[in-house]
Amino acid sequence: MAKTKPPVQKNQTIELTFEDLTHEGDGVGKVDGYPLFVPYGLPGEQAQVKVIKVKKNFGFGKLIEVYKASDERVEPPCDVYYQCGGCQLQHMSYSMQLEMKHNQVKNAMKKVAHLDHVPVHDTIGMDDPWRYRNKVQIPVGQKEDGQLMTGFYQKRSHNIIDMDTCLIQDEMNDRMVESVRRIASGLGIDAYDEENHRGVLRHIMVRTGQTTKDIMIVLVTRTKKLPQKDKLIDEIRDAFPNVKSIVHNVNSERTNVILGKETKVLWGDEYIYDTIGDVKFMISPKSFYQVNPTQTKTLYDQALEYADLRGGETVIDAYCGIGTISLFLAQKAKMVYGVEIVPEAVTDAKKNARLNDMDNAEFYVGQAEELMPWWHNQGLRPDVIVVDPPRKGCDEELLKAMIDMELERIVYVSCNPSTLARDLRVLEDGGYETKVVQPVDMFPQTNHVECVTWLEKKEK
Ligand SMILES: C[S@@+](CC[C@H](N)C(=O)[O-])C[C@H]1O[C@@H](n2cnc3c(N)ncnc32)[C@H](O)[C@@H]1O
Repeated sequence: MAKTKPPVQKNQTIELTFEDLTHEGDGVGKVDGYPLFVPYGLPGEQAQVKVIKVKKNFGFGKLIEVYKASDERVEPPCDVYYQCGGCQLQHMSYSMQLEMKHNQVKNAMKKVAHLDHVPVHDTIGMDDPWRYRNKVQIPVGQKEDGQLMTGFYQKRSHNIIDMDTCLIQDEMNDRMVESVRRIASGLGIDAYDEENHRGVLRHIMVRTGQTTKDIMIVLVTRTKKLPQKDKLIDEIRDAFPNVKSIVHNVNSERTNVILGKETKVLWGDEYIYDTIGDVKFMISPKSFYQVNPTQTKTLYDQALEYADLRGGETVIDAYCGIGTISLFLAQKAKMVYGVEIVPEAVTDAKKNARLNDMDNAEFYVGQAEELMPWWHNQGLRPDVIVVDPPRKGCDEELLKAMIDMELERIVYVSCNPSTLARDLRVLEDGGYETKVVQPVDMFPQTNHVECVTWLEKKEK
């Protein structure tokens, strides 16, 4: 129990033993019962810590020196790991990362959903947990000598860390960023200066198709005009003949949002392609497409297994994006209805259905929470519903509609264990039983975890 006056003071240096981890991956140690959260501390370790923030019931510290290191501590392979905000777990062995994610889901089931008995399987990890990302969006800055630099922002700031490689990116993305930066630098194109809202090149974005090796480059500028456009295109094409698409996106706003409204193809195709299993997808600059294609296949296979389709079922895929899960399900179902709020994504989903000659998948623009009750009133009786909501979880109205529909099965794909657990509690109270939760590591080296959950209607 925390005392009224915290037992530590700001700037004090103390010795601390870590007992646990937060779900962000920070070490937790206690001084007279008062918890201190310290990034990069691991359970079992003894360390010197500087107290940097003191609140009434908990505080934050900075790791100064580890006296006794955990066997799970590893040397982070990335040179800028401790400055960059992108990864949080590189100092932890991969087996510990998987265990931490499993515990995070188990805790959420216990504390938020009050489902202590529900089996939470071990996290499915990757054989090689590096170089998995198929998309990079990297800010561009300018060095004092005028040359361009690219790198992610330093933690809690907008200072760009000058870096040549990001070890969770596909190697091709790294090489493309490096080349485009060099070419743009050589042509005298200025970087965007965020503070004064001047300059040109804001971000370089690269998307790759894992199976097709297609490459899309998106140059995001503040200005409508892209200086040296033709030379830039020629030099990129000369350097990388397998580039399929070069796109210009204009973002003139003072904003943290990367892509602006205006997108124009400068050269090549509007789309690149990729496949997940046997299904082919077209991906445009703005499409939501999972960033780890290897684990996406694992995730979708699991969703398909839990959906237990035999060929005669009607399925709804709520929050369907560009139809990725829907088309995966359509391989085994009689009919799939997808609903998605972003009109462009629905257009892509329809194109993806045609691309795969699938005429048993239909897509609708709308809010899942509005369309679902409407479908129910219209007499649509799905056998299975798959939901894959954003981090905030399912809308209350959607949960209510699923309860009213008395479905045989629900498959819940989630990127946030807390909101998943909150929604499972509602569904449990509404007549469903959570059978199993399967965590999948879609984002190794970071503290994010994805889950697939299978629910069934309770016997009355
Ligand atoms: C986590 S993504 C899942 C996309 C897709 N299932 C996939 O795996 O690629 C969530 C999607 O839900 C959409 N969305 C957000 N709120 C929504 C709502 N109220 N109704 C329908 N779709 C929504 C987002 O635009 C996004 O495409």
